[in-house]
Amino acid sequence: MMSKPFETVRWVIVPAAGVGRRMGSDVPKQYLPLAGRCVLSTTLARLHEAWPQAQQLVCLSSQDAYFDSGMLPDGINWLRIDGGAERADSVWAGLVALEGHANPQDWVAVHDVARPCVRPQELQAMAAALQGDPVGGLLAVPASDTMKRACAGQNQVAHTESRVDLWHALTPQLFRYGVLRQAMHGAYQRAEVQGRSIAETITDEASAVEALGLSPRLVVGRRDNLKITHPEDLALAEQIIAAQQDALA
Ligand SMILES: Nc1ccn([C@@H]2O[C@H](COP(=O)(O)OP(=O)(O)OP(=O)(O)O)[C@@H](O)[C@H]2O)c(=O)n1
Ligand SMILES: C[C@](O)(CO)[C@H](O)COP(=O)(O)O
Repeated sequence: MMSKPFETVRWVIVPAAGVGRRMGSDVPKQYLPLAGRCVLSTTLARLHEAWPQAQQLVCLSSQDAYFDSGMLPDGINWLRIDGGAERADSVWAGLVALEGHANPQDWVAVHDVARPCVRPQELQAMAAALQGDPVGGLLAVPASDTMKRACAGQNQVAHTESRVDLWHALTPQLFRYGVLRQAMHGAYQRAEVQGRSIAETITDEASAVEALGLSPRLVVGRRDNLKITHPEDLALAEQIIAAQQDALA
């Protein structure tokens, strides 16, 4: 019997148009130094190492005064995209740019620039795990702490949530282009009907896909694939990358 050819990841959308408000630094967090280069440089290099044939659509703010093409890995096939006001808007801009280029069955990965610790091997294993899947999935880790639901807007416990079957959603989120395009389009339509912003409606691609009635696969990721969000995360990312390099030495 003939085995099906491996479906490689052809497109990678990298939302990198955030301002890093919670980081509180003068420079957007993607340009802060990390392990001898900047966060953006580290993330793009890891994506390129995993998927060298893919085109990376790097979504930057049109006001971005920090980006320099010297931050890109050698040999990368990339395209600069103007990001939007919210993360979802930046991802949508990437999907629109792929119209007429991507086929509905193509794999499109979306990976936050703010997650520089993801390992190339983890990216490749994820793509392998999703081979043949008609929808796609996301890297995620099962919740391991006891989960508390607070009283609305207060630092007061309302009750304890069961953590059974509860997962933390990470990126990459890897979907068929046609599915993701339709899901995001639907999310914008719903937000409009409900009079809510897109950021209030979805916080990741999987939630848009779920709203189509589909069930994205949860691919077990690593806990060290942290999103640099708060100031203390940068030192943590530095340590994670050092430990990863030691493990390879
Ligand atoms: N308008 C936006 C907002 C966010 N992002 C990207 O989405 C990812 C996740 O967002 P987050 O960690 O919230 O980044 P920021 O928006 O920069 O941070 P904050 O919410 O603290 O301002 C980041 O890679 C960020 O650059 C984006 O491309 N476009
Ligand atoms: C997509 C994401 O990284 C999954 O954990 C996350 O939802 C982004 O959230 P943010 O509010 O934009 O930080």
